[in-house]
Amino acid sequence: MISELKSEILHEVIVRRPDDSHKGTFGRVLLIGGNIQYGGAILMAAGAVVGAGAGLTTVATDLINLAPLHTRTPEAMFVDWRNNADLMTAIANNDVILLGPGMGTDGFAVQLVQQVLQAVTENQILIVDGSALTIMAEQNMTFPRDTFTIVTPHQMEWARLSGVQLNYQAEHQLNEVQRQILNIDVLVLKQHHTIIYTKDDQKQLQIGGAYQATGGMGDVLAGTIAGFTAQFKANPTKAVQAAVYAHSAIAEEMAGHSYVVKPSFIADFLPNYMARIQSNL
Ligand SMILES: NC(=O)C1=CN([C@@H]2O[C@H](COP(=O)(O)OP(=O)(O)OC[C@H]3O[C@@H](n4cnc5c(N)ncnc54)[C@H](OP(=O)(O)O)[C@@H]3O)[C@@H](O)[C@H]2O)[C@@H](O)CC1
Ligand SMILES: Nc1ncnc2c1ncn2[C@@H]1O[C@H](COP(=O)(O)OP(=O)(O)O)[C@@H](O)[C@H]1O
Ligand SMILES: [Mg+2]
Repeated sequence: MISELKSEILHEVIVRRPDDSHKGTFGRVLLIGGNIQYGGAILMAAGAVVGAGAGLTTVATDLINLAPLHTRTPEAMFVDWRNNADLMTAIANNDVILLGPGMGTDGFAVQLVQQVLQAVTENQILIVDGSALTIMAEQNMTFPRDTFTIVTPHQMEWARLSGVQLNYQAEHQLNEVQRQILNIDVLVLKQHHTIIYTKDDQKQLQIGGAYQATGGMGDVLAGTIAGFTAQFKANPTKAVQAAVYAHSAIAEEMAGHSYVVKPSFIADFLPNYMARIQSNL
């Protein structure tokens, strides 16, 4: 049975930070993506990871994105994704790996996805989004067995991955079966009123709207999920649910005065929104 994802999830997940803490307490996130064509995607995702409160954020991307990354989000560290030794070290040193926003689907990207899928371990969380999903579908790659895996496809990416065409995706049971076959821990099937499938339940978002239908909206969602799962470690599934809810709740709030909501505005507004949730305002 599918149930409504309610605002209570925010208060369950977004709790007061312990005084006795430091940046390491709130998790390390590595983002991998952003080729020459789609650099904006990884920049928006990185802004969201930092805004969502991850302790340390590193971006492995094309060298061309270094200056814009540091101009927009100087809190983030940089790895040249063609420097394989640095990339492998970064994969080993991070708690959460977000793979795919703006990655493209060329031969280099395919090889990168293969490497990451092989390198992640059981102590890490893997989030797969965007181009990485298209690559995995095209190359028939499988999700790692021992790593907690969160997958965030839009409906076409899910069609490529699962073979379930768009017209049939409303059959919730079918999506659940596919999720299990593909060995995905949390499936965030993005659409108007996104559905989150987990082992135990299916929850549907009832907020958000067409003001979110703009490029980069999913990249910011992926970054928010990465920041929440890194920081709120007690329950990664609930952290995903809270991230999905907060992302659309902020958009809905902005839609009161914005015809279209810029994804990067959501990333920038996350700290303010989270403070208000924590204070019950
Ligand atoms: N600023 C940047 O750098 C940005 C970079 N980006 C990066 O670009 C990469 C490619 O990702 P992508 O999503 O743009 O392309 P793709 O995977 O081919 O899907 C589009 C096809 O699917 C179809 N479609 C059907 N249903 C759909 C649905 N519910 N939601 C969406 N699409 C739906 C759709 O149909 P149509 O629009 O023709 O009706 C079309 O045929 C990826 O890495 C991403 O991160 C973007 O984030 C944008 C900002
Ligand atoms: N009409 C809509 N109503 C509600 N949410 C929407 C609507 N259109 C798009 N979205 C949301 O925007 C995001 C789009 O993700 P995605 O297609 O991956 O964007 P991108 O790859 O351009 O960043 C998803 O979270 C989706 O739920
Ligand atoms: Mg996307």
